[in-house]
Amino acid sequence: MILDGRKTADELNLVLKEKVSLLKSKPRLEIILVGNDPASLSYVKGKLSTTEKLGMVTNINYLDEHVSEKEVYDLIHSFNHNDEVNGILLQLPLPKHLNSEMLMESIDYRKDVDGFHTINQGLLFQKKAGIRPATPKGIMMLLDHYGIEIEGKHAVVIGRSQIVGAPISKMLLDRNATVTITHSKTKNLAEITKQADILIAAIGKAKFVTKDMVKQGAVVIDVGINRVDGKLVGDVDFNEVEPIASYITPVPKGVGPMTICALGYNLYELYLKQRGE
Ligand SMILES: NC(=O)C1=CN([C@@H]2O[C@H](COP(=O)(O)OP(=O)(O)OC[C@H]3O[C@@H](n4cnc5c(N)ncnc54)[C@H](OP(=O)(O)O)[C@@H]3O)[C@@H](O)[C@H]2O)C=CC1
Ligand SMILES: Nc1nc(=O)c2c([nH]1)NC[C@@H]1CN(c3ccc(C(=O)N[C@@H](CCC(=O)O)C(=O)O)cc3)C=[N+]21
Repeated sequence: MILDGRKTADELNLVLKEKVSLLKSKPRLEIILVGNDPASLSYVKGKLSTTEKLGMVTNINYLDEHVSEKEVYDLIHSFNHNDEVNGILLQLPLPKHLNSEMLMESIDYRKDVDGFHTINQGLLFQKKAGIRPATPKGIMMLLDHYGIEIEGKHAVVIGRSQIVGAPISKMLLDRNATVTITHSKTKNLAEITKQADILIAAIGKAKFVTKDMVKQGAVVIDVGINRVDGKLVGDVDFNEVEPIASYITPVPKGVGPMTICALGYNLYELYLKQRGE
């Protein structure tokens, strides 16, 4: 069965829209986009149209690819101190001359809609309330929407990035899955992934996961967004794996729309916290 991220996001967005309509003012997100990478641009535009539909405001700050680090820093600083701004998103990756770690950390963690800030990552790893990274949060929302059981299941995560692999592993662990984290130095990867009841692929390599790596009846979540000959392709070879999976996310219309949905929920949460509601 296909886990329809687009449809699920639409449904959850309706709920959020209702909540947002009850607020005294519109939550506002500032997106900082450096350079004109077409993939980033299309993704940012997607976010823009979704948040606007939900009754929230999104501004995109287009910066030249040669912008200085100080200019980006100053812009973030001004948003940190602007009470009208509820969320700040610095689109990654940044050009090499900019220190993304430093700039991410310069965002006030109370406006960190991505949940990438050290403080928010720390709150996650200490199991305390905080803003959760949007992609893992979106994946959890999708699993829950379809009533997929997590407790006691063996979840195998391919990838250990701060953005996806590490936080999704912790979130699954906190829901009582038994979690195995794998990466580029893992030996006998297929033997491990074949044991997964829930397999999360967050690698960044088109069609990396083939059917010989998947157990019959597994739940397969494909986080990958790869562009091959102008087409979007996931990290899972969908045609091969779909027949043996009990549930599988497609690309597009899988994890992507759920990420944007989770970002909307994060912005709403930030707004409430900032207003003391
Ligand atoms: N749908 C969405 O909303 C989002 C999608 N993405 C997509 O998800 C994918 C992953 O993103 P991200 O986590 O940021 O990527 P990173 O490049 O930061 O991390 C990739 C991970 O995959 C591991 N890896 C690489 N090659 C192999 C291999 N041969 N075998 C096993 N593991 C391997 C790496 O291991 P090691 O640590 O050893 O290097 C690393 O941990 C990308 O396609 C990205 O575009 C990302 C964010 C949001
Ligand atoms: N600070 C920051 N936060 C991010 O969350 C972030 C980021 N930087 N950099 C890039 C990655 C990637 N990412 C995607 C989210 C949604 C889709 C998405 O909705 N994709 C649609 C298709 C869109 C299309 O056709 O281009 C889909 O999968 O159906 C894609 C990619 C968020 N990221």
